[in-house]
Amino acid sequence: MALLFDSLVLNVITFLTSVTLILYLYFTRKYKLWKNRGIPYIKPLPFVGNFKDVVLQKYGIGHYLKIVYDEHKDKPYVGVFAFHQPALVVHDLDLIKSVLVKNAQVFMNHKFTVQEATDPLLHNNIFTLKGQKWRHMRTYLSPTFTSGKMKNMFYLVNKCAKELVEYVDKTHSPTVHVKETMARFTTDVIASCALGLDTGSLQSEDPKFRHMLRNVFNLSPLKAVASALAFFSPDLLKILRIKIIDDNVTDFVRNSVWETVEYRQKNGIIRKDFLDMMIELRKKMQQDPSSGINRDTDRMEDDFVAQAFIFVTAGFETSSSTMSHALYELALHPEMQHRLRAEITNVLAKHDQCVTYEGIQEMPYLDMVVCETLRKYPIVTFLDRDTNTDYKLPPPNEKVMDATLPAGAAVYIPVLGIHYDPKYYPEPDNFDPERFTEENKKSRPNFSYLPFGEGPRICIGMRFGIMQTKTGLIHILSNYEVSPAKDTPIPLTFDPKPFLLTSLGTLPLNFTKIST
Ligand code: HEM
Repeated sequence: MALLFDSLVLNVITFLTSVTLILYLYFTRKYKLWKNRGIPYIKPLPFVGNFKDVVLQKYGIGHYLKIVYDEHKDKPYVGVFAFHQPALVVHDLDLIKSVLVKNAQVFMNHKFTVQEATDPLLHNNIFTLKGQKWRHMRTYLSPTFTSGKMKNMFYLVNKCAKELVEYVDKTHSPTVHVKETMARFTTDVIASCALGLDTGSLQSEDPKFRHMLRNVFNLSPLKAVASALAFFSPDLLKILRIKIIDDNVTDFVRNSVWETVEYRQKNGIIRKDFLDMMIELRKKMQQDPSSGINRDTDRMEDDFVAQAFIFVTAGFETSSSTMSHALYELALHPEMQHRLRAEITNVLAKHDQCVTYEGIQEMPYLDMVVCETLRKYPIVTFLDRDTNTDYKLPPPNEKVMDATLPAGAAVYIPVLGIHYDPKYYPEPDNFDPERFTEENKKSRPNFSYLPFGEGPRICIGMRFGIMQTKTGLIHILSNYEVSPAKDTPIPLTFDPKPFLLTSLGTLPLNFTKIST
């Protein structure tokens, strides 16, 4: 019996050792790549490569890339390993321009990849689509985001901003939790514009749709790892088959979109919002054999729903966090808040006390405040690209004349690192909207400001994001004086888990009604 037990233990040990050895060899097989090519690199650890602290959730990805940038910014780029995959962190602004714009055909795709079987709406949306499919979708969707279309939708955004003020009015406490409040505002805006839904997040105590979206972003540790793998090691995610978006969220979005489409078609309703435009696009896509879009009906329907899904997910938290960060900085800098309110008051006086699309364009200081907010708090802290074909890099130093980036390597652009480089932004921890006067903007090199990315993959919803952020801020600041509350965290600290820059805990600020 003891002999049998010993042999069983021996077999288990042999098996585990072999598996560990195979995994070790698999994970480390490319670890010599940068060294062999003479490219400066950071020494990897087995299995995790250079991402130990990201896996242990000590830092978010953008913060980790900032550390790499800070330590190696004397080099134009540095090689790292995202688990077993080689990746290049690019520091040099000319090379960033080559990646994002000049040679965008080589770097057309995001590395981010999920499987259609596990996450259909994440797989089929424009952010994740690759190659020709992405190109077609981008061409189809771009006319949806022109300034004319923004102007048409402004009335929906403005309506929600008025409800935002009513909501704060009803909070019979001077302390407002701005993160949650701004998220309710942008949730209502985006649900209204992208899904045609009146979600009432600013009216209900316990809004269902807000809960649903919160689930998309409040990732469990397992889902946080899965979404990191989607960026850094999609092939590993494919093997592990972890779902990032819960089925109930996918079903809810699918059902909401189809119910609204049907209702509008039956009742001839036109709202000039994203959904209307997408209904038109869907007809065109169905008729266009060259669209590259799935022609099998069910899957094509998901192609359509997936775009509504990405508008909702990419469109609400990015803007609500930007609003929260702007209000936070304005609370800490009353002189800036005062100057901004004076600008808003003047422009509103010229427009019959109404917030208008045209009036917003007449507020340069508001623009400077929003730009500086996105400099100090870039919600998307890094950009990623995949390398389609081998790419010749400029030599990293005089000793290496021929450095080639291999096809399949990821390229990361450390936006947070660049936005905090004192070479471009002296005293980067200071909030200073003056950095964004026309003159100061011109004095900085191109590609040193990347909150919306750049090139053909630049954020398609940039105009909409800016419009909803500014509209909400105007309504709040013309009604309330904002100041730090007893529990306002100073400085802010950031949650290492989510992919988007998110401060830890709640963000309470005091709102004092301005008497008119
Ligand atoms: C303050 C608000 C926002 C910020 C900071 C932001 C930032 C970004 C960034 C950095 C990217 C990646 C760009 C690149 O890789 O070069 C992106 C892509 C994207 N954003 Fe935004 N975004 C915002 C608002 C919005 C809104 C309101 C929408 C939709 C209504 C939206 C939809 C998208 C989509 C669909 C993509 C993928 C585009 C593509 O790959 O072709 N974003 N965004």
